[in-house]
Amino acid sequence: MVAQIIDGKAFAAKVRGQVAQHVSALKAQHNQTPGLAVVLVGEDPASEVYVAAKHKATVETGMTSFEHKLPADVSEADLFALIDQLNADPDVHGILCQFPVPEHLSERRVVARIDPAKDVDGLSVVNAGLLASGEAGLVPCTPLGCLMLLRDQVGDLTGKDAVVVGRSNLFGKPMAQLLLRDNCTVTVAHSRSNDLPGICKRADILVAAVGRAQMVQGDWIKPGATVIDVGITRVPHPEKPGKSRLIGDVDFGPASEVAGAITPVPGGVGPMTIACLLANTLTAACRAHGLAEPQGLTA
Ligand SMILES: Nc1nc(=O)c2c([nH]1)NC[C@@H]1CN(c3ccc(C(=O)N[C@@H](CCC(=O)O)C(=O)O)cc3)C=[N+]21
Repeated sequence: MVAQIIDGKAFAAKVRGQVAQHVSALKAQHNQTPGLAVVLVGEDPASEVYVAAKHKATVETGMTSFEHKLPADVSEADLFALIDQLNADPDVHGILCQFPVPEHLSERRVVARIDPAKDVDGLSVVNAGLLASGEAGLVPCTPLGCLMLLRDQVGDLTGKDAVVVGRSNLFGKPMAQLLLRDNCTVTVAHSRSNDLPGICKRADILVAAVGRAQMVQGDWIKPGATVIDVGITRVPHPEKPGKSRLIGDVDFGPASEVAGAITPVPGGVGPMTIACLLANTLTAACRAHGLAEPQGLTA
């Protein structure tokens, strides 16, 4: 079997188009423009690239982008003062602090400082709790993007055996909650699970977020399964010196001979993350103004 390649880039463009339509209606009918503030601490080159991509996508969908760059040695007090100011700003509906932050800061404390209603990363304890309780909060962008791809690819997920490899607060746990909400039978496996290949092999839906390049082998995959690869490891380019390329957590070549459908890296989950950040910002703006939430752009 040769797997269908799931085009995350094209799907993300479609989602961004839907967001843009809602944004223009919001402006025309309610004179409101959703705003996203991105905070970058320090000068990590990879983070600079991501933040620039987020800024571009935000502006392209008609939303306002606020960028705040702080020096790597900024104190927690000064960072919190900025977050407090953004929390209080009615033009800012979403706040994201790019990770990783420098060693002397705590990601957990930074996220806790952001108003949960503006936490468009969906990483706060409040939003994690709302998701676990089946209530409306803001859902982390990468799991939300994977859910959208899965619903589009598979249709109704009810009764499917889903295996999530990885148990992070950022991805694995919220992904498992979303799959459970869509009536999958969910297994959360991780690097210390016994018989990881055997667990994966049971999955109709396999979501790999182990954080180890090409760890999931072709013979770990049930024939016909839908495979979502969340890994992004940057490695030196094999042919072009000085350049890098991205590889996923799945050994793509062999896996694509067994799976029914599979996301590539790059061009799979990554672009969906940014599209869902925009969707979350729109959702937060609609809620802030007491308006109906956009259909199809939330979990
Ligand atoms: N507070 C916070 N929220 C985040 O959501 C967050 C973060 N910090 N820190 C870093 C990670 C990483 N991340 C990605 C977003 C888009 C792509 C993406 O679009 N990737 C493209 C390729 C991009 C390339 O070629 O470099 C793809 O996979 O096709 C990847 C990774 C968001 N992150």
